[in-house]
Formats: sequence, C-alpha cells, structure tokens
Amino acid sequence: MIHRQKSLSKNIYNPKFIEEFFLRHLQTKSIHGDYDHIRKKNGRGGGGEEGRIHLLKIRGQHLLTNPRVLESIVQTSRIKPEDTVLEIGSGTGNLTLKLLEVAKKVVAVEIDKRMVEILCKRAAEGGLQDRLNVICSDALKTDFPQFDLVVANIPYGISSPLLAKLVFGTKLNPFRSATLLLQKEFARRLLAKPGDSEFNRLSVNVKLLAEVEFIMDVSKNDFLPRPKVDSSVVKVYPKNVIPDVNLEEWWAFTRTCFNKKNKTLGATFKQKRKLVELMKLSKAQGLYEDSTHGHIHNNYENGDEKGVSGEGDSDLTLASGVSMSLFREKIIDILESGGFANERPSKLSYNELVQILCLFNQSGIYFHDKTKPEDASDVSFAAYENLL
Ligand SMILES: C[S@@+](CC[C@H](N)C(=O)[O-])C[C@H]1O[C@@H](n2cnc3c(N)ncnc32)[C@H](O)[C@@H]1O
Repeated sequence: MIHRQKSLSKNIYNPKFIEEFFLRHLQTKSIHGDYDHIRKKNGRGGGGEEGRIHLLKIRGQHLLTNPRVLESIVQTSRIKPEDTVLEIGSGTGNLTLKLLEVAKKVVAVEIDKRMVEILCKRAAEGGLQDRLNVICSDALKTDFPQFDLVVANIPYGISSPLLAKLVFGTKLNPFRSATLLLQKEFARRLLAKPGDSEFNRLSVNVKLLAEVEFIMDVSKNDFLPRPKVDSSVVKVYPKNVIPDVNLEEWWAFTRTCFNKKNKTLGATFKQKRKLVELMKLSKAQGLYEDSTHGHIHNNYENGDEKGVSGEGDSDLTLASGVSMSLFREKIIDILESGGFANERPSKLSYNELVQILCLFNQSGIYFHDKTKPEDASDVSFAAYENLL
C-alpha cells in the first residue's frame, strides 16, 4: 500500500514534490529491468518492500511528471465545464487530477488496479471522487461510456489499435477531439503528408476520418521513469463529413496499396496473387462478368497468363490464363482511366485513393467481401489491430 501523504493533493503539481513522492514510494522495476537505472541513480533499490509498487514497462508505465506539460495538455484540449473527458491509461492520476479541475466529469480507464487505487486515493483527498468514473479494465476491450473528448498520455504499445478504436468508433461515440501524448515517431506518421517518407497506411487511414494537428514535443525528462523514445502531443479531430466509402472496403484497399507503398499501382495490380485474389472475390460476389463470355466463369482452366507478373505462389491453377489476362487488362484500364497506373501510393492523397477505389468499385472490382454487411458495432477490437 502507498502511505497516505497528508499534503499530496496540494503538492501534486510541484515537480520536486512529485519526484520525491515517487522516489520514496515507488519501486521502479520492469520485467526487462530497464527501469533499474532510476533506482540505482537514486540509491533506492530494495525490492519487495511494503509501500512501493512496481512500474511495469510492459504496461508503458511512464508517468508524466512535469506540471508545465500537464498544464499545456489540459489547456490545449479546450475542455468546457460541461464536458465529460475520457482518459485512457490514467496511471497514478497526474493528468486526471488536472482534468478534474476543469471538466464536469472524467472517465479514467486504467488496466492496473494498483494504479487505480492510488488515483482513487488522490481524487478522494482532493474531494474530486464524485466527478471521477474509474474503469479498471483494458481500454481495447472496454466499451467506453459517452464522452465529449479524449485527453490521455496513452501506453505507447497500444497506440495503433487504440487510435483505430477511437477514430473508427466515432460513428458509435462521436467526440470533439482527442489530445494524445504519443511516441514521436508514431505522431510523425499521423502528421505525414503524401510524399513524406513517414507517409503510410496509418497516415492515410486516419486522414480519411480525422484531421491531425501537431501540438508540441515532450522531453524524455518529463517522465518518470525516463522513456527511451521521444514523445509528442497531437490533437485528433474527427471529421464531420467523411467520404462515402465502405470502411471494410477501404481498409482492404489501402492494405493492398501500401503493402509496397513505393511500387506503382500498375505494378502492384499486375501481381498474380493479387489478381487471383481480386478475381475470386469479385466472382464470388457475382460482381465481375467476363466480357468475352458474358457470364461468370467458375470452371478455371490452366492456360497462358500473358503479361501477368509472376510474383506470389497462390493457387494460380484456379484461374484460367485467358480469363486472368482479361481481368488484368480491365484493372489496368481502370487505373489508366484515372491516370493512376504509374502513381505510387506513398505520393497519393486520401482523396485520390478514394477516387481510385470508386473507379474499381464502379467496375465491379471489390477488395472486401461485400456480401458481409458493414456494422461498426460489430468490429471486434482484435480487428482494430490490423487497421492502422
Ligand atoms: C504512459 S502511462 C500514463 C500514466 C498517466 N496518465 C500519466 O500521465 O502519468 C500509461 C498508463 O496506461 C496503463 N495501461 C497500459 N495498458 C493499458 C490498457 N490496455 N488499457 C488501459 N490502461 C492501460 C498503464 O498501466 C499506465 O498507467
């Protein structure tokens, strides 16, 4: 148990006090031992003593202790007095207590019950517990209650699925903005523009549904224990109007395009494996008709596969050479009709990619099994892992 600090709530924003508090009460230890330097530096090693907790690297437990950074994050979030704020990974509550000063309510989701215990004590000491709803659970597996905005120093290990859950979940739970402290590299990818080296599938998938604004970089020294990576704060704004695309279809399409983001689309779509996959999918859904025969081929024969790149080793015998050549021509025609055959995904905006997807779909070529209905509430969070 953490010893109750009489003056804790009054001093929580005093950096010296915070440092002293943690050094006195927290034994920092990770399963990989990476936090040991802090104990050594401060001559406080003794493991297993009562009154100390172990900070776990595997849980991303780097506590933000610089009050100026905490203050900036709260200010930048533009919280209104009537707002309910969702905080993911509340830890010992350094940010939570700040949020409670300005928000009507804070919903704090934290996986570690020892952290929850400390947070609840600190909130109670400040008389703030009535406006705090703590959910001790894995944020990726929890249905969030309604909230107006998100403010969080999240565990970096779950950045991708968590962002996907927030951004793609806006249909279910619309929110104004998410102010997030992220690993700097991850933040750069979110902010990247077409042509930037960091621009990738994550960038384009997020840009489809949200705007991302850079707020500030945060030094490693502002955390306890000091992480190995740099951090940045970004603000994510879900768009009010989003392109009219089926999200499942979009995810499958961007997965294909960004698998080799610097390859031309013409080259990507010449790959045998890709052609067979798309052909099967389109035929299975009755969406693609072979124009030479006026009907859908189900009897695949072996045959010549002129002009088809030999990459991939899928069950190519399924597709007849003739049929596949025609399918390939059709795909290249579609790309050329929009002037995209020689374009590389890494240089295309999300608008251009939406345009290409529409051209494919209008011609009956689909990337996802369209017979399965889209239902945001049905998307399992395991699926979010693969979205960004
Ligand atoms: C970077 S720390 C931030 C702590 C605190 N917000 C701060 O700024 O000092 C991340 C916190 O997220 C928690 N966490 C890790 N994985 C989580 C998950 N899947 N769901 C909810 N919380 C998680 C950790 O236990 C840790 O307390």
